[in-house]
Amino acid sequence: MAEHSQSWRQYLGVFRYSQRAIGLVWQTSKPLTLVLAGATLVAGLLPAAAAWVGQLIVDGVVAAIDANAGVPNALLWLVALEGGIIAGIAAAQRALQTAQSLLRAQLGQRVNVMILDKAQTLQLVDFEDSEFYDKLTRARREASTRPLSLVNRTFGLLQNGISLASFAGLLIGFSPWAVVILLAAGLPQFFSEAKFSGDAFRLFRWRSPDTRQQMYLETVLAREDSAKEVKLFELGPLLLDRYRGIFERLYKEDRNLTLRRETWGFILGLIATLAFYATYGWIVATTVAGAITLGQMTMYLVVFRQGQAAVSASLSAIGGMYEDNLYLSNLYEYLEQPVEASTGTLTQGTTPGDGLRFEKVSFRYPGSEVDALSQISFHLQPGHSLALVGENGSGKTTLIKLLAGLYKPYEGRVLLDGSSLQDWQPEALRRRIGIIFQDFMRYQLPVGENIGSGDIQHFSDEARWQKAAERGLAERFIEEIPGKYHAQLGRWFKDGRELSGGQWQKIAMARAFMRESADILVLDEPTAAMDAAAEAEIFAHFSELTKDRMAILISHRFSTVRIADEILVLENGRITEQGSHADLVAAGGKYATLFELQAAGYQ
Ligand SMILES: Nc1ncnc2c1ncn2[C@@H]1O[C@H](COP(=O)(O)OP(=O)(O)OP(=O)(O)O)[C@@H](O)[C@H]1O
Repeated sequence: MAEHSQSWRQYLGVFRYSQRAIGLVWQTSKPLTLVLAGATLVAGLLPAAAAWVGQLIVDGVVAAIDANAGVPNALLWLVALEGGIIAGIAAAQRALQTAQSLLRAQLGQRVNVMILDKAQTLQLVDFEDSEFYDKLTRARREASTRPLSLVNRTFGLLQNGISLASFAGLLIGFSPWAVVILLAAGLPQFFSEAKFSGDAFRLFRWRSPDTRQQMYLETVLAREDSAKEVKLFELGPLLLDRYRGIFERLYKEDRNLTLRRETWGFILGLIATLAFYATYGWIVATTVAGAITLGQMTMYLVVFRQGQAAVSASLSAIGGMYEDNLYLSNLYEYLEQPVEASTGTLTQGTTPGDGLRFEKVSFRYPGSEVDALSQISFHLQPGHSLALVGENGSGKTTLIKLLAGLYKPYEGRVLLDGSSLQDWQPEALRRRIGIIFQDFMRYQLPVGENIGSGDIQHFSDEARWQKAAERGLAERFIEEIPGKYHAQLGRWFKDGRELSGGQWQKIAMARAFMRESADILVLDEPTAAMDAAAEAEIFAHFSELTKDRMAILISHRFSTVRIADEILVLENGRITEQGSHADLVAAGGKYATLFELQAAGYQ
């Protein structure tokens, strides 16, 4: 019993989103929501009025035949009135459809913006969490159409409810039992609909990892940046096979559900038909017995049939609302994903000019069993540079991510000017850092905006673009591109041009120099794709470029690393050696060995 009430509560609980959906639609467009409500009311009331007038017409015809005195004018007026009512129903339906399609567009946009807005507030960690990605995928896939569908169904239910009440008002004149039959005959179908809606939703939910994989395969198979490898490695057929495999599995589940749903719908629908014809017989018998007029018989039949349609429409609207609610729960689950709000307020550290300090910092990626960084300590003062050296996976980029505040250490502190990064206001902190990541973005935007994206406050400032480009050594090749800073980059859009790897890197370098106020410059493999001349030029000017700033440099090239004031050698997330190039070479440790190895390679 307790179990029963539990499942009912669960069942009703899912309707909790209806109110929010209506609120959302109301906020999206008040006038359109009002049109929707008004048209619903009109479309709900008019069918009963038409049935009522129909009865008057039939009775009028019978009376006129009996009187044998020609066609009375009143009868023709009634016919005209019924025509008018039918036209009114058509107008109300049109108004409903118009309001719905306008709302659909506006609401879709609104919900998508809500989803994307939320994405901006999330932490990097959230994006690396596959469960979270599933939530995002589910929210984006369906939820933008569901709020309107829920509102349409709510109004549809209202419309049918109004019709039904008016039909019942007429039908009760015949027999209250007819009203009971009308309502009861639809129930089995309703329960089956509700059950299958729930099944469909659970299927949808289980599937989101599959759906995400499908989306990923679509991207790999149809995007310009993967086309080269997919073609040369002949990955196409294999990936396409996987894509088909997923579809076929999903389709099989869908087909089974659809077949079960429709079969049960048909069987239970028969009950409704049976009820209709039983009542039909009853009404006919009553008419023949002379208890009701021919006009009344016509009216009751129309009312009963339309009433039945209204019952089944209402019940399937409720089933649909149940389904919409389940889908909306996805949207709100995503939108309500807790966001750890930053509590930092500092725009200045407690000891300005102290620079950057790592104090026994340890960090582990979520889901990982080993520390990516462990017990890292160093101090970098303004005007100094630091290089990070270490094998692949030793933790260099992770250290940068902590420094930029993208992740938080689980142990130890990162301090800027004497204050923990967590106490800094995130915007103030970001303004201090200019960064180029190893996997920097290649935005499908014009050259200038690609550079300008490094400092959103000066996004369109052409003079700054040029200055930054000059520092990033991008100026020379940009001058040769037709359209220069306004040339579109990438292949996605018309007249876009693709750059070489090194040219892109120069753009990224320029981007890092956009933040003129930034006094921490982080360069993660900044010259890996550049030619030797460009690299030499960058490093010849390195001290000038980083004057009065703190520079952090990651590179596998020792020729680059050696220019730094201090070098940290990382191994499995720990600092194993620390000092200037000369110190480390003299110490004869791992750094010295690797340096000699590389130097020998160049001879
Ligand atoms: N987002 C992530 N989630 C989980 N583990 C990660 C993530 N990024 C990196 N790691 C792991 O953390 C360790 C350190 O990676 P990191 O990227 O900092 O290395 P790196 O020194 O920059 O390497 P490389 O020289 O190849 O750029 C590696 O073992 C890597 O597998």
